[in-house]
Amino acid sequence: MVAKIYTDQDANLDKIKNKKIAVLGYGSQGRAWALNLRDSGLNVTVGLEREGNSWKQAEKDGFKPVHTEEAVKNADIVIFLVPDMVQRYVYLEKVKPYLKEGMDLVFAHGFNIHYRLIEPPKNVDVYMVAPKGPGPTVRDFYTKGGGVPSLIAVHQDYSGEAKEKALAIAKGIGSTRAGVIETTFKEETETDLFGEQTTLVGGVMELMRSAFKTLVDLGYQPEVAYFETINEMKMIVDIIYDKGFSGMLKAVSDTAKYGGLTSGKYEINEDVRKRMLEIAEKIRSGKFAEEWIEEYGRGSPTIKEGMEEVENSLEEQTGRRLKELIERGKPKS
Ligand SMILES: NC(=O)C1=CN([C@@H]2O[C@H](COP(=O)(O)OP(=O)(O)OC[C@H]3O[C@@H](n4cnc5c(N)ncnc54)[C@H](O)[C@@H]3O)[C@@H](O)[C@H]2O)C=CC1
Ligand SMILES: CC(=O)[C@](C)(O)C(=O)O
Ligand SMILES: [Mg+2]
Ligand SMILES: [Mg+2]
Repeated sequence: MVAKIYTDQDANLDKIKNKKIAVLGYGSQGRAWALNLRDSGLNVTVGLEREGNSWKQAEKDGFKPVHTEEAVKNADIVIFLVPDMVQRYVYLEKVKPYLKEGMDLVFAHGFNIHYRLIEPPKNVDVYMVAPKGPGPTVRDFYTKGGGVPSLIAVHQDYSGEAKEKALAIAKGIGSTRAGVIETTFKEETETDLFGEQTTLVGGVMELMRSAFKTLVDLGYQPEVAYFETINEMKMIVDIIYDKGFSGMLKAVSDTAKYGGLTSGKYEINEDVRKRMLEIAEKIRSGKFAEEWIEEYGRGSPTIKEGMEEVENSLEEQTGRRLKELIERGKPKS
């Protein structure tokens, strides 16, 4: 079956026009959602834990942020845009005590509901609008008249209107300008984690780093390796984004076509797919969630070490050295 695609005419902002929306968190997604929803004419309050950097940024953007409980007490719709590992605490300490019948709890990713870290009472709506793109892009596309596609899902429909409201939020952040597809919390959570681990974040980065290291270990200049295995990736991905794989294949030389079509399959083989399946199983069984919660509980040492290793790597040093050159070459309009 082909998925139904919802666009602007399938979504009605009136469903949430008179509701008070609390956006909790002002980071990557929080800032984008708060600004887009406000620009779409909706009533947005930013709720934050502390008067720190996010608070200052929200004020700079013309919001009057309030503390989380205050935002929640006055809200009809509460949107969780604090980090996944913080949502359970925020729910238990700052949302649950002030829950009112008929309130809406909205998520941008299904993690906390799917893995049962948050278990809301029966008399509220629980739904999701999950942008399939980074927060700054959600804002950038919206201001330029476009939108990043989103998935919507309904976990609990107390009002009977949860799906309409999810579509309205999706419209408010610009997603229906592109298109929105309905999913479940389970499907969104598992595919989102799989995507960021195997491809978007983990896979692409390590593929590029492995190719870079192979060339440098063979004695080639790091700058040449950087241009080849890291910098040019954007240009190739941009063509895939516009014209698909076949469009990309048409844009490269026949030599690259032949080499790519043969060596690509040799490199990314059955063994790699077996590992992808293992990663999917770890996500589906809940083992990855367990491991991540444990890591977070220990102060995220693996993230700290990993970030440091990346920042100090030869490829990053080379990238920093080439930064000026790369900036000079960027299109000017
Ligand atoms: N980053 C992205 O582009 C995407 C994120 N999502 C989802 O959106 C939700 C929000 O994620 P991000 O925007 O990445 O979060 P983030 O890490 O950028 O934002 C954090 C916000 O929460 C606040 N915060 C951080 N630590 C806190 C703590 N201990 N207690 C209270 N507040 C704290 C920060 O001050 C900031 O305002 C998550 O559910 C994530 O999975 C979904 C799609 C893409
Ligand atoms: C940006 C996005 O969609 C990710 C990779 O899933 C995330 O930041 O969690
Ligand atoms: Mg994600
Ligand atoms: Mg994602």
